[in-house]
Order: sequence, then C-alpha cells, then structure tokens
Amino acid sequence: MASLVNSRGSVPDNCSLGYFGADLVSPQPDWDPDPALPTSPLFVALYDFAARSTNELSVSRGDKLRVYKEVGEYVVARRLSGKSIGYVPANYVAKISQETPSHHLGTTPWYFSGISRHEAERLLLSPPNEHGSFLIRDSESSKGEYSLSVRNQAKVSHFRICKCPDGSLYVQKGHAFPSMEELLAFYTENWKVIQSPLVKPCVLKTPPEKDEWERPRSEFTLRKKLGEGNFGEVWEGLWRNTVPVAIKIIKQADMKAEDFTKEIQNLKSLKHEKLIQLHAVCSRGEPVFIITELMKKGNLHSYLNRKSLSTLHLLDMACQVADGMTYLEEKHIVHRDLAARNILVGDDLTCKIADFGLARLLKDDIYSTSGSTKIPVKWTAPEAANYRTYSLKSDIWSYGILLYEVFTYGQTPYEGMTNQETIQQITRGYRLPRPSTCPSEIYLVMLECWKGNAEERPTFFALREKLNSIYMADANLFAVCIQRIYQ
Ligand SMILES: Nc1ncnc2c1ncn2[C@@H]1O[C@H](COP(=O)(O)OP(=O)(O)OP(=O)(O)O)[C@@H](O)[C@H]1O
Repeated sequence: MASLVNSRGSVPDNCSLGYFGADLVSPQPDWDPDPALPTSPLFVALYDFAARSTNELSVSRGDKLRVYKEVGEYVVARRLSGKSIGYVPANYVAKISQETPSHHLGTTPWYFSGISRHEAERLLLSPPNEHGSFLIRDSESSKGEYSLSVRNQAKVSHFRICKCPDGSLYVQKGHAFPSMEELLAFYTENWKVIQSPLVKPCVLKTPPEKDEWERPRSEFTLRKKLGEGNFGEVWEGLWRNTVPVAIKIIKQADMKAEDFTKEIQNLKSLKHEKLIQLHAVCSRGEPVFIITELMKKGNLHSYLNRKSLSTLHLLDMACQVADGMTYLEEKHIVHRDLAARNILVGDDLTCKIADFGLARLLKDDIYSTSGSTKIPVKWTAPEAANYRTYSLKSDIWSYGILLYEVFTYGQTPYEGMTNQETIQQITRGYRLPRPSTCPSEIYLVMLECWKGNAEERPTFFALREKLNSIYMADANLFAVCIQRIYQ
C-alpha cells in the first residue's frame, strides 16, 4: 500500500492531480490500525487540535491516544474513545507511561493527566516555566495516587501524594487534606516544609500559530487547464466546490527550495488592487499549489490579439499596470518577468500583475542566458540579460516593452530577430521603432524606459503620473469631441 508520508517526512504527499480522487477523501493508512494491538504506546493530548484535512485527527486536551507511528513533526494516532485515525502534531501530545483512569482533576490548570516523571521534568524546565512552576501528575508507581512535581531553580523535585482509605490526600503522613486544592493551598503557604515554593502552575509553550493561508489540497478541485509556464501548469478550479480560483501547480524540481518558503511569505504580505491576490497555498508535500484569484479573460497578450480596443482603452490598461508596479516599487520588490503574458485581464478591462517575485525562484541554470531559452531576452534589460543585474530599473525596461506590446495589439517585439541578435543590436544602441498605432507621446515614454544607463530610466511612480496625465488629456479631448458630435 502506498505510504501517506513523503520522503521529507512532512504531511501527506499525494501529489498527482489524482489527489482529488475519491480515494483520498478517506485515506487508506499503511499502519496497522487494529485497536487490539497492545504494542502501540499511549499518549495524551496536551492541547486542543482541530483537524485541517481528512488526514488529520481532531483531539481535545486530555484525550488519551494510541500512537501507531511517529512521522517527522506528526504522529499517527487514534483516540481511545474513537475509531478514526489521523495525523496530530507531535508537539501537541505527550507519552503516558501507563494507562490511568480519568478523574475529577481533569480541568484544573495544574493537573497534567497521564504524563510521566520524565515528561513533567521536560515541561517544567522549558520556557515559559521558571523557578516555582509546579504540576500534579498521576503517580507512575502507585496506581490511583499522584505526584507533585515542582521546579526548583534548574532542577525538578517530586513528592508522592498518597491517598488514605477515606480519599483524603497527604504528602507527609498524618497531615492529610480532604482535597487536592486544599493540599496545594497548604503547601503554597507553607512551602518551606517541602523546601520548594509553589508559585504558579506549569504552562505549556503556546503551540505554533496555525498558518491561515495553508489549506489542504482536498479543498480544491481542478476543472480546466488554463496554460503552462516556467513554473508549471495553471488550472481553473473551485475551492470547496463553490469559489472559482486559479491554481498554479509548481514544479518544485525547478525551484530553489530554501527560497520558496520565504518568497511565499512575501507574497502573503502583498495586497493591491492591481496585483493578483494570493488566496491560499498548499505547501505541505508536493507539488505546491498556489491559489490566486481567477481572472476570467486570461492574459493580456492573448486578449490584445483578440480585441479591437481604442487608444484610450490601451492607455487605461497601461496606467493600471504602472499603478501595480508603483506599489511593488514602494515595497522594493523586483518583478523580473514583466510582460503582457504576465498581466491578467478581468471584467471591465481590469488588469492585474501576476507572477511577481516568482521569477527569482527558478534555479540559476534555468534562468541563465547561456544554454537556456527560458529567459525572456526580448523583455529583459541589457544589464539583466548580460550580467543578471535585476533591479526595479530593469523592470522599467520591461515595462517599456510591455507598452510596445499593448500599443501594437500584442505584436512580438523585435519580430524576425533572434534573442542573440536582439542583445547585440540593443547593446549597439538599436531601439524598437515607433509602431504606427502608437501615439508619439507614448513612444517617448518607451524610449525613456529603454535608456542604456539604468539610472536614467524613470521610476514607476513618475511613469504612472505621466501616463495618467496623458490619459486625462486624451479623455478630456474625447469628451469634447463627443460633445461636439451631439451638439
Ligand atoms: N489567476 C489566473 N487567472 C486566469 N488565468 C490565469 C491565471 N494565472 C495564469 N493564468 C493563465 O495561465 C497561463 C500560464 O500562466 P503562467 O503564469 O504559468 O505562465 P506564463 O505567465 O505564460 O509564463 P511565466 O512562467 O514566464 O510566468 C497564463 O498565460 C494565463 O493565460
């Protein structure tokens, strides 16, 4: 039977598109779930844990669990009181040395049901606990009795709490208390008797916060393949069978894994109406899914090829891209792959920038100029194509090429020239000529973007202002013409 655990020891890895098949809704474990097996150790849940997928098991603090397998940061467990089996984070559970009956102390802050002497020491000696932290646990050697464990500086002292036939409890013979609360109250007050102050109950380190962006793959269904790029395939899909989304399935073999998590963190922090919004990620196991908003009209390059748009419409789209890029500029984020194919179109000619930040994740050999055709040479500034010095100024160069694409309705730049010829010509000072469909003031903006000296190129902020003012002037002119027609 196929393992649910991948070689990196992370959570379930069923990675092919078959992940959405019915068999994965109820996973088939490869461990033996026979509850009669006496060999599986007993654990107790230290925190509440809510399962995030069908492969995980929800537990409540204090639940007793059989643990069948330890897998990286997870254990495969079953509640003693239930039949389902699933993953629980290993730091949410602790091993119990013996089976103990549950009793009325269950919800008190200082009672830690079923933990061993060793586990008590580990907890009390770890932050945020300090001198004087204490807990009550079940005695390992005398069933039905308890132990008091107290942190004393860097050590832990343990005191047996015995039970009289009438149920009262004592640490010192002849000094019994009717309840644990009263016993603790006495030794809190008179701590010198045991030479260990009872300052505050042991606390558990807060478990790592749940990443709200991380979703189980089973929540997504793939419906239609939209395209394929350097990073893998893009699919139109549904989240929980209702919300339309775009799902990028990353080929991780081509990724610099160590940078990936960092870059995804960056993407989570970006929010702007002209940037494609990240909705969620499935980054545990492979392949990684990046889930974003779905743009119904596809990429700008194909859109331009299909539509007859007015100059004012084209200018509006160029302004929207400049707006999104100004936001990235403020955040000091370099796109590296700005081109009409990476702008997506939605309703009402809304344009949004996609794939920001992802280009740098490709392995160097894929991104290099030598031996690979994947670098978009015709969109890339000469200093980036030749020396890989990417900057916001090289993005400005690419934006100039994007303007060319927009005002030629999607024509390929340097048509008829190879990548190598393009680099040679550009280095010698050649620039694309003004397309007949492009107003001269827009062409002047393109030339500004293609300055050989990167420092002389404008900022996105300046470009946005410039293009907005051209747009406003044209829009006013258009309004005047319309007025004349109807007068
Ligand atoms: N959020 C989305 N909504 C709708 N369509 C999308 C979305 N993201 C991508 N697409 C479509 O999928 C195609 C492939 O996208 P992808 O970003 O993988 O490749 P690319 O942009 O063509 O190339 P590159 O790998 O250089 O970025 C796009 O051209 C676009 O048509």
